[in-house]
Amino acid sequence: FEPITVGIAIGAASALTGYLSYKDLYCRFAECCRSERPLNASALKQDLEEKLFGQHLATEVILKALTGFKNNKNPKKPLTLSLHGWAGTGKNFVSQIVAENLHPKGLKSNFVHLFVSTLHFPHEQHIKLYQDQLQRWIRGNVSACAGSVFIFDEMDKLHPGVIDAIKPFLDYYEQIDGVSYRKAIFIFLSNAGGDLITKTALDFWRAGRKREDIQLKDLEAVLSVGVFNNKHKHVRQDEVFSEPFEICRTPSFSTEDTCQLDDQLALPKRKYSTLEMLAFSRIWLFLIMFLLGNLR
Ligand SMILES: Nc1ncnc2c1ncn2[C@@H]1O[C@H](COP(=O)(O)OP(=O)(O)OP(=O)(O)O)[C@@H](O)[C@H]1O
Repeated sequence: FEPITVGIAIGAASALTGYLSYKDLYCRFAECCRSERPLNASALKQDLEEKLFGQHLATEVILKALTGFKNNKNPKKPLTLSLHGWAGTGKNFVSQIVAENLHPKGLKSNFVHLFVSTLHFPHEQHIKLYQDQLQRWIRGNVSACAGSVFIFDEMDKLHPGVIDAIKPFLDYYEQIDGVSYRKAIFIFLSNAGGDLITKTALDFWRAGRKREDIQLKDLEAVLSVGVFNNKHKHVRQDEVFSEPFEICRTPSFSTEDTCQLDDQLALPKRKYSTLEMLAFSRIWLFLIMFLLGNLR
């Protein structure tokens, strides 16, 4: 062996080992992004099954979407999930579970960003400022961590102008100004359409069918008419998600449950029996999931 070549090889090998162990060591004490780390699907499944009450469809769909997305080394789009339901039905809770399974520190992670419409974007006259700040925030954070997670709560109260600022990041672009958004995850939470799901769930109950019998297709027509084509809503979600999408909704209520009636519940204007009211007051109304990524 030639001494110089051997020397260079040994040098390169030790530099690489040093770098790797330094990174390992660093990540023991500081949070690292690790976008490429595969998702622990069984841990997510266990979390959803044990913590999320009665969400058979949500559990199934979230698992499928996330594992498909994370196993895809070259997604064509970021993953976009949209969860709908009444207040207190578990949308933030699910987002938290998802976030923790992607970044162990969950909502406290530097790579998970939660926006609340009424808190972060309250003033209509500042839309331009919000658009600019939000775009810079997303760009900066995805540059730092490709697998960043962005959660937008109260989407139904979000000004369409702010939604316009998010739209470009959800599309098929390979890069925008040198940054790829394809590994990012956007989660939208909204109360829109809750009443329609309640009604569908109630119809099932009246027909003597179990809530677990409700399938994704049962709500598709109702939702597409009621939510996506509702021109009177502040935010028309079909404007955001104009691509073909897969809709999933997950009524998660078990009839054995004895949840209290929520005053805010806007049930259809008909007199219901106490049993009906109790049974449907806290239904986790539905989950709509838009799989904009290249999922299998
Ligand atoms: N399906 C559920 N399974 C288990 N716990 C739930 C469920 N739904 C709600 N909870 C509990 O209720 C709390 C409040 O729910 P959460 O904040 O997630 O509701 P939300 O749908 O996001 O409400 P909002 O529309 O007001 O933001 C959760 O932190 C959780 O403890």
